[in-house]
Amino acid sequence: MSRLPVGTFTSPTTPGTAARNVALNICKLDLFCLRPPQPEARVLSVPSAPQLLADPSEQAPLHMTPQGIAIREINSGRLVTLTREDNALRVNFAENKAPVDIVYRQVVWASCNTDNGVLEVAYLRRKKKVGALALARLEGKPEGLENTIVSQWAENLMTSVYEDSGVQRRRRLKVLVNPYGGVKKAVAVFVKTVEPILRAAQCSLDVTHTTHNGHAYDIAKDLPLDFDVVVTVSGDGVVHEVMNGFAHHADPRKAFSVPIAPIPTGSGNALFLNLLGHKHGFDAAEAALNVIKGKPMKVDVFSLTQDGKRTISFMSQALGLMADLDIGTENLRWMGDTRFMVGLLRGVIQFKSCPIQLSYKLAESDKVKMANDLRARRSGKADAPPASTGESGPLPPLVNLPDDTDGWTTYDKPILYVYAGKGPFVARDYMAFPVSLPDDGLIDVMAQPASSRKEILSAVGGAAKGEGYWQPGLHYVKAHAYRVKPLAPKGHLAVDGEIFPFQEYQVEVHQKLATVLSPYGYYAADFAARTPTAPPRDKMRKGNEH
Ligand SMILES: Nc1ncnc2c1ncn2[C@@H]1O[C@H](COP(=O)(O)OP(=O)(O)OP(=O)(O)O)[C@@H](O)[C@H]1O
Repeated sequence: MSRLPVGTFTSPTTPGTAARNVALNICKLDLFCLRPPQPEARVLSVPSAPQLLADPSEQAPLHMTPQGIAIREINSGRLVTLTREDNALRVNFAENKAPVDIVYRQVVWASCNTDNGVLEVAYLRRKKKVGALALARLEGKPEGLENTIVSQWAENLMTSVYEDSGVQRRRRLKVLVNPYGGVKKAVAVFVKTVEPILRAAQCSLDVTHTTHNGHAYDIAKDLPLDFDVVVTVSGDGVVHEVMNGFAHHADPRKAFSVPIAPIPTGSGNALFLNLLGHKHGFDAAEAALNVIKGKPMKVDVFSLTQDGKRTISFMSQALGLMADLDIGTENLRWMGDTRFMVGLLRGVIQFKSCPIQLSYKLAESDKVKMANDLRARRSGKADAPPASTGESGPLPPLVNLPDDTDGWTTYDKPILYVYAGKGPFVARDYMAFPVSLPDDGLIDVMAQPASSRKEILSAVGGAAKGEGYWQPGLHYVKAHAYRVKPLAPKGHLAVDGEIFPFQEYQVEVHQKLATVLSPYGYYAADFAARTPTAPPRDKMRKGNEH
């Protein structure tokens, strides 16, 4: 998945913007120039932003311009210049080195200590192009500048990186850390990587280490709703619990409007993958940045009704081979999410059909149209459906009765698996629902007929890119609701990766009920634009040559 462009959200004009503009105008009058440049002073070049003049050898005249400021770093003693560009903070560490641009999204704090005049700037930076983000801090004293002026510069930068980007600073976070999820690294990841970043951004943290199954559910059920975000340092299991806790909250709708932001430390981290992608692996620093700077994105969730009991599912329901993949690979946890691919290969070799009847309330079955709709939404040509109204209130009522048959379609071929859900990725190696949209009010349902082992195996290679979607044999529809009736007593059902009884159930969609934090406003999965009718590449090239 290639990194998607940052900054796709509109930036409202805020009072902070006005304040900054006033400051800029004052600066134009050169009121901030404390000493005129000496005739012999060399120019310290700041490429494309030549506002800053200084003589580093004399440590003398420093000039602050509207965008730029120079500081003497406390630790190294070197002179560093900081310049505000349109969308980035330009940091120039040395005269003979290329400057580094830190996009505003990655700047998390700037302030001036008015007691000692030290300017502090905290930001995230990737040391290698493909490496993880890491927290960096610059601390230094601007020479010859009054503290109030430096404070104003820092505040202007803060306004650019927060309010001008539509993000509230100092978010109040409820953090749930599951010490036992995945390979049991959640506490270490939180303490070493995540917490320092959240604290650098001056977020307030209320941290709970979950002690048992159901603990996250209890906390979410009674959550005070003045938190800005629920951060889950876990896998998808804890997210499932939080959503179900919200469903039983005194004010379910309001609880669901508190965004959830995942830090991936479980063995299944599909929510993280769908929000952040996997170009940089399970980058906990990237996930922490999303906690600080992500924008609320409304997502659909499902009600699964089984034996009169209603459960919220946010990700998937799996039967047959796809459930075995989860439930049947518990002993391979040490592999991380690679265990799912091993389970898939094992299931294909066994090739057991799943004894169920599948019915659904169809919304769309044309694969090309579904792929085009996805592209239209991503390119902004199709509007997002309106957000649900009213933030307070009970859970939406169920509208599909279990014995409704009007408008329902039954799929009656022998089935190897049924997989239904929301969000393209279910694991790093598997984009199961490539045309899934966060808020279309529909669930993507696929049924694999037990026809050809070869066809399924041929799709495994392209599974990470969602290529299995185009397999002609794969039955893939979008539905308003669906139901499953077991035709034999034994089988597996996994809901959001958790084991459920293999009994009749029905699922329906609640459009835009839940909220997550996203950097992009859409799922971070790149699904290839090809269609089944497109000519092979080499033929196209030959055709173009004539
Ligand atoms: N202290 C604890 N001891 C045992 N289980 C716990 C504890 N805290 C939470 N859990 C349970 O761990 C389960 C898995 O959590 P998590 O979301 O972190 O990872 P996962 O990827 O879904 O699953 P896993 O990594 O366990 O395969 C959740 O269902 C949760 O209830």
